[in-house]
Amino acid sequence: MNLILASSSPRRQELLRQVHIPFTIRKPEVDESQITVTDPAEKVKQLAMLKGRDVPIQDKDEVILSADTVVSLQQNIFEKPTAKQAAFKMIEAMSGHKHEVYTGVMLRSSDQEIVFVESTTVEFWPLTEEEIISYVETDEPYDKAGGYGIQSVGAMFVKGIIGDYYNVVGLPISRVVRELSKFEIFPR
Ligand SMILES: Cc1cn([C@H]2C[C@H](O)[C@@H](COP(=O)(O)OP(=O)(O)OP(=O)(O)O)O2)c(=O)[nH]c1=O
Repeated sequence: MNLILASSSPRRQELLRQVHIPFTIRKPEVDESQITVTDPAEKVKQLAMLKGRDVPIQDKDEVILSADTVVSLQQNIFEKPTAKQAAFKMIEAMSGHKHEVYTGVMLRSSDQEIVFVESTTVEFWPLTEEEIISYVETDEPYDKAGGYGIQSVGAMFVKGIIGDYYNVVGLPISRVVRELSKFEIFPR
């Protein structure tokens, strides 16, 4: 079988490479604003399905992998911040608190579909205004849900996590590998 990654995310590509799963990229082009549900787990599931179904299956040996990640704090969903002020507000809101990171994943072949959601709890230290301002001045927040990257400079905000670290980075890779085995694709 051939794994097709329906994603532009460099992190998702790196995580597949890390565990030696060969893949090719076929990018989806979807309007994510059409998914308006307010429950974060349901939202990432629907967004993963929207991306996965946008990419055509060209051969019955193919499995399409798509995913979506959001941050959830109380009743708010944080996606990628579009401006400095939005990034500041997200990080300020997470300062000194725990939040959830949800990733929805879809695996799809011509005869089988698997959709699941993983969640990880992340706790931030109380942060100073100066720390947040200097962070949002960098490029790091703007292509990441919640406006931070746990794998980069954002690591210094993190007091602890419960759950799969790789889920925060955008793909719960160990669960993905296990679900892929149901399609008879194994890591090399
Ligand atoms: C919280 C967090 C998110 N992220 C990233 C993972 C995802 O790539 C991104 C959330 O955006 P997504 O919309 O899930 O994905 P994407 O736009 O990067 O890629 P595509 O839709 O093409 O698959 O945030 C980190 O890299 N580190 C973090 O600590």
